[in-house]
Amino acid sequence: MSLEIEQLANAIASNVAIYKQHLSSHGIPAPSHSELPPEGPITLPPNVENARQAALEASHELHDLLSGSVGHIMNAAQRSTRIMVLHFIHTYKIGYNLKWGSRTTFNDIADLANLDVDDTKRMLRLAMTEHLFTEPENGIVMHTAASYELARNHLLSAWVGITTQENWSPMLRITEAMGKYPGSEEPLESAYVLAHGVKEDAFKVWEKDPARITQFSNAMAFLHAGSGFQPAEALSGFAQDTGVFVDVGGSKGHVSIQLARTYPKWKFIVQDSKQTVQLAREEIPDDVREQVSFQVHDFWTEQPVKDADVYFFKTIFHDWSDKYSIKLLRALIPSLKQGAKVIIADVCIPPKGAVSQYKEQWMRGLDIVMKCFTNARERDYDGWASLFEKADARFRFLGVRTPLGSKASFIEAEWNSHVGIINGN
Ligand SMILES: C[S@@+](CC[C@H](N)C(=O)[O-])C[C@H]1O[C@@H](n2cnc3c(N)ncnc32)[C@H](O)[C@@H]1O
Repeated sequence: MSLEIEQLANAIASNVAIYKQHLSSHGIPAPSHSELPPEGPITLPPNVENARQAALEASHELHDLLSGSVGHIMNAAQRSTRIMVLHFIHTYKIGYNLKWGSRTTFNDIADLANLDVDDTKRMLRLAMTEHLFTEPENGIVMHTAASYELARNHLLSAWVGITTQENWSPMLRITEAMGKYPGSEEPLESAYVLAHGVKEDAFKVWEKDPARITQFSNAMAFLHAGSGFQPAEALSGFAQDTGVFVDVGGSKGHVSIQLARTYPKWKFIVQDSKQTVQLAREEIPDDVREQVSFQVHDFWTEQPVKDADVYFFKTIFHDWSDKYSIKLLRALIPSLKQGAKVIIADVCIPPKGAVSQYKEQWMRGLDIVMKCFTNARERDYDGWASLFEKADARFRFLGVRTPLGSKASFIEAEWNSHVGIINGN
C-alpha cells in the first residue's frame, strides 16, 4: 500500500514538472488563488494537458487513500457543504460588485444582501476553506481567483445557478424517486418533479419564467465553451461545401454560429422554444445573420424543415429516456431525404475500466443528474446503437467518434429510405 501511495506521489511530481515547465517556458504564471485569473482558458498542447490530467487523477487517488476508509466516507458525506456555500454566494451575489484587489467587510456584505452579519461571516469563513474569498486581516474580505471568476463570469454564474437552484434539491429526492417509481422513464415521475413540486417537466416550467430560461441558456453556453467541443468537427466528414444544417434544440445557436464561420456556404436553422428563440434573435452576431436563422419548433412534433442534409442534436437526447428519445427520432422521419444524416453530440460512456475512475466519475455523475432531471440518461455505444434500431430500421447507425480533448462524442446515423423496399417489407 505504501508503495502505491509513493507511486502516486511520484506520478504527481513528474507530471506537475511537465506542466510547470510548459507554463514557465511560455511566460504563463503558475496557478494561484491570489493572482488575477486569466480571462479565458489556457490551451495546452496534448502532452501537457495529459500530464495535467494525470497529476489531477493521481492527486485525487492519493487524497482518497491517505484519508483511509473511514476518512474517505466522512469526506464524501461532508462534500455537500461545498455546494451549500456556492448556493449561498450565488443566491446573494456575494462579491459580484467587488473589484479585484478591493477590500470589503463582513458587515458591508451582510448589509448589501440584507443578511445577518454573523450568519454571513460563518458561511463565508466556510467558503474561504474552499478558496472562495480570503480574509487577509480580521474582518476584511477580498476575492480569491475563484470567487472573482464567479463574480465576473456571468455564464459560469448561470451554470452555478442551475446546479444549486435546479439540480441540487432533486439529488436529495432521487433515492426516494427510485423507490417510488422503479425504472421510470417518465419526466413527471422524476426527482426534479418531487423536489420542485411542479406538474410539468423543467423545460416547460422554465419556458414560463424568463429569468430561469435565461439562466439555463447561459449555463448551456458556459458548458459548451468549456467542454473542449469543437463545432467544426460536426461537419468534418462532409465532402460537400454547401448544405442545410438543422440544429434541433440548439438554444441560442452557439454551435451553429461557430460552424457558420467555418462553413460559409452552409445554411443553419436553429430550432428551439419561443422564449429561447426570442433571446437568440436579440443576441445573434452581425457576421452570421445571413447564414444562421432561428425557428420556433416543438421537437415532439413533426420536423418542419424538409430534406436538410444534417439534423443535429447537441445534449438533447441525454435529457430524455429511451421512450422519449425514440419519439424524437421518429418526429424527423417524414422530413428525411435519402442519405440525410442525424448527428448527435452527447456523452458516450466508455466500457468499464477504459478510462480512469476520475474521468468516469464525471460521466456517471452526469448520468444520474439526468436521471434526477427527467428520468433520462447518458448512453454507451450499445445504448446509442439500439436507440436508432428501435426508432426505425431505416436509420443506419454509423458509429461514434470522439474528437481528441472533447467530452462529447459524435453519434451518427444515416437515413436509408430503401431498407423496407430492399427487404420487401
Ligand atoms: C440541454 S439543452 C441543449 C442546448 C444546446 N443544444 C446545447 O448543447 O448547448 C436542451 C435544449 O432543448 C430545448 N428544448 C426543450 N424542450 C424543447 C422542445 N419541446 N422543443 C424544442 N426545444 C426544446 C431547450 O430549450 C434547450 O435549449
